[in-house]
Amino acid sequence: MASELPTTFDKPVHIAVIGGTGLRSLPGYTPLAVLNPETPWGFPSSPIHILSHNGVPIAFLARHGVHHQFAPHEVPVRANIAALRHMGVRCVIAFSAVGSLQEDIRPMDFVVPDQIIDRTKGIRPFTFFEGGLVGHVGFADPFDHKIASVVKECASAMGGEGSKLHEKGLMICMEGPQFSTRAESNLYRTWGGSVINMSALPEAKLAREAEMVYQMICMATDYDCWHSTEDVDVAMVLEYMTKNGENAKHLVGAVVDKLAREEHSDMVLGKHWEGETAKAVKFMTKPEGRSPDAMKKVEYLFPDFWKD
Ligand SMILES: CSC[C@H]1O[C@H](OP(=O)(O)O)[C@H](O)[C@@H]1O
Ligand SMILES: Nc1ncnc2[nH]cnc12
Repeated sequence: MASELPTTFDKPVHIAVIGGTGLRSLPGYTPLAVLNPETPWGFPSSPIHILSHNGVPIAFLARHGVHHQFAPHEVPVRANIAALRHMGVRCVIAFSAVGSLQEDIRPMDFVVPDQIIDRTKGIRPFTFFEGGLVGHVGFADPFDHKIASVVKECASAMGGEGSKLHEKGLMICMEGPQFSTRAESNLYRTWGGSVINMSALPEAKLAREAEMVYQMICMATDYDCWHSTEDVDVAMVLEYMTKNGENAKHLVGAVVDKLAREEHSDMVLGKHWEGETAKAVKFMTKPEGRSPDAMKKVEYLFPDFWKD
């Protein structure tokens, strides 16, 4: 029972899994602790479960809350990313239930996207740097190709009847919570879209600002509304997510086993992103213009940020 678990954990946790629709827990892993830290941006969407996989601790967070009570635009994404970063996480594997925009991406297939088009509507808080501090981090490649390679190497762990892992794809992240119109769905297909969801952004942007290695793994649940089959609805998504859950669990196990290897230690610690945010922020707002409150919030993410 979660309530009997320790509420603190004093060993480093570098890897996190964010579960989305239909993936509110990771059964089969040994629970070690459950944490609920308050961040300068509020509480995360769910308590963070520390689980052990073959001796490696991983953090698990349910994006939409324990009861799926947060709509995509209500998810406290800044608190989620900040809480994970603050506890030592540098490497995030984020799962998402997605609609397929391509015939060959069938429900139950997985996709490791490499690009995103932002179709959110500017109503979600999307940066850590505001209110007296400006930062512009690079986002040309929204996902991390290093961890993407590891995920692809683990494709055989999925083992589900005929489900395939597609090694790249263009994700459309829409606003929601309503699904797309048929015209929108067809438009995204002309753009070359592979899959569509409502949750990749601002999660991927905030993870980049926090210098974290971030890769989303998409699990197809439907053909949205462009296909000759039935239009997407919630029942369809949940039915396929029940089937996708097993594959997700196997894939996580294989990915964490690989990440635990010595050869990946720098990548898991996000060494290749270190210092990028400092460059993006410190060169912008001159010291005289910086708000003490905004500076303090940044220290929650990067304790030594202002030391030099
Ligand atoms: C219930 S379908 C729409 C919902 O499903 C996806 O959630 P997540 O990405 O968290 O798995 C999609 O993004 C929408 O939030
Ligand atoms: N068709 C769809 N559109 C947006 N998000 C989704 N998540 C699952 N299916 C989806």
